[in-house]
Amino acid sequence: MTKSLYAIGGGQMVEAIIRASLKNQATSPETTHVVDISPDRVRYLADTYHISTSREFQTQALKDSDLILLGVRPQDDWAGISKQIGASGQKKTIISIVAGVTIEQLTDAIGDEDYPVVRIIPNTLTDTGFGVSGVALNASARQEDVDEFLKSFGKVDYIPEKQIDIYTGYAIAGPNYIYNFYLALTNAGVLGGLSRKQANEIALENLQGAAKMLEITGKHPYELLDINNSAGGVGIAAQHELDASDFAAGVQNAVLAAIKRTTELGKES
Ligand SMILES: NC(=O)C1=CN([C@@H]2O[C@H](COP(=O)(O)OP(=O)(O)OC[C@H]3O[C@@H](n4cnc5c(N)ncnc54)[C@H](O)[C@@H]3O)[C@@H](O)[C@H]2O)C=CC1
Ligand SMILES: O=C(O)[C@@H]1CCC=N1
Repeated sequence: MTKSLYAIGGGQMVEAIIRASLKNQATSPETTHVVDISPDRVRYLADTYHISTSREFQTQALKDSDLILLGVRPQDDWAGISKQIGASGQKKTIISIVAGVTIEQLTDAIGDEDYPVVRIIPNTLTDTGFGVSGVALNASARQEDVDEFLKSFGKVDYIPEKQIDIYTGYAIAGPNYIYNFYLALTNAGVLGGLSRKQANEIALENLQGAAKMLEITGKHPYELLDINNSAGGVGIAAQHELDASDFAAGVQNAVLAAIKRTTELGKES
């Protein structure tokens, strides 16, 4: 069933969520309202998605909504906004996408420890049908109230809140690691003498094909490498260089840095 939505902070991520949820008819333009302090943003969102927007908190729009989407950054005034929501006297489920900010921090700011809060770290592949969002609920929130809306912008994994920061650094920042790998690989193709276009097409084909091989065979990557690396051949020569480099540790350190930064953001805000 279509939900009416009151979103606060109409930036990149909220726009991606709104675009997908409108497309999948989990929300409708007539019952979506976005508040953003930026005049350019509210104009752009209203013109593009034909939704209602405002630069200030709108108690009536909040009252008319089924769900509240909190989409500002951890550095923004999420605490002040939460306080306003608490003061409105309305008890609509809040879905917070604010990285690092805990359910307890939110209910403290709202001033009601029993306020229904869903903390989600949304995937950034909302337009593709791929990507998993990690979701944690407090005892007052009900999965059935949010499930359809959340699934309109990706797959959903309900997890304990203590896993959310790991999820953020590993799963949600996940496409970034792939983009970096793609960039490194395509540059190698160009370095070897292929055109940029050829290098891009081949890498994209291989990325998708390799992902499919992992999925359909269920084999461990070591087994697939064993098939591809002939004795004394080409693949094993490349493997030797990769094994001697800090490739694996570099990727792992990047993920650990992202997890650490998520935790820091929650503490700083
Ligand atoms: N961009 C991404 O890939 C992901 C972002 N997130 C989370 O989503 C949230 C938003 O991130 P982005 O969309 O990238 O940031 P953004 O900077 O594009 O969006 C934030 C928006 O909030 C508005 N804003 C700031 N203070 C406000 C206030 N007091 N009232 C109303 N609007 C206000 C800003 O004008 C801006 O349009 C962050 O908390 C981030 O951790 C989570 C997962 C992925
Ligand atoms: O970089 C960020 O802060 C957001 C949260 C996780 C991915 N993107």
